[in-house]
Amino acid sequence: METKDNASGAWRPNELAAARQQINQIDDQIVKLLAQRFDAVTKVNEAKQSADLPVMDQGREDQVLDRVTNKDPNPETHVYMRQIFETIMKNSRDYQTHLTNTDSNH
Ligand SMILES: O=C(O)C(=O)C[C@]1(C(=O)O)C=C[C@@H](O)C=C1
Repeated sequence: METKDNASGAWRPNELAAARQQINQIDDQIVKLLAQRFDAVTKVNEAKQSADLPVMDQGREDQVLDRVTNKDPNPETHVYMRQIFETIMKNSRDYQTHLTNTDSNH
């Protein structure tokens, strides 16, 4: 994205607002996609419960982390991308534990 700073190097308020609006739009997409991911997680959880498999699968998590990190075009943000997906999967595991605890079949 092009820089929009003035002579003193500070961003103009309208440019700040525009950049924040762009972030809001991206956040909206992220929420939609994460909702879809949580939905897919419920299906994985059902399959794992039927097969009596544990929620945690470190091998799969390592695979996910390597896969998504390699998709990030900016090497400088790889470490942050990795941390974001570690957090996503931690919450996925917490959600699965919640699903198991509230499962009407147990
Ligand atoms: O793939 C699985 O087995 C899942 O439970 C999904 C998921 C994920 O959110 O990607 C979550 C927990 C596991 O440790 C691995 C991956």
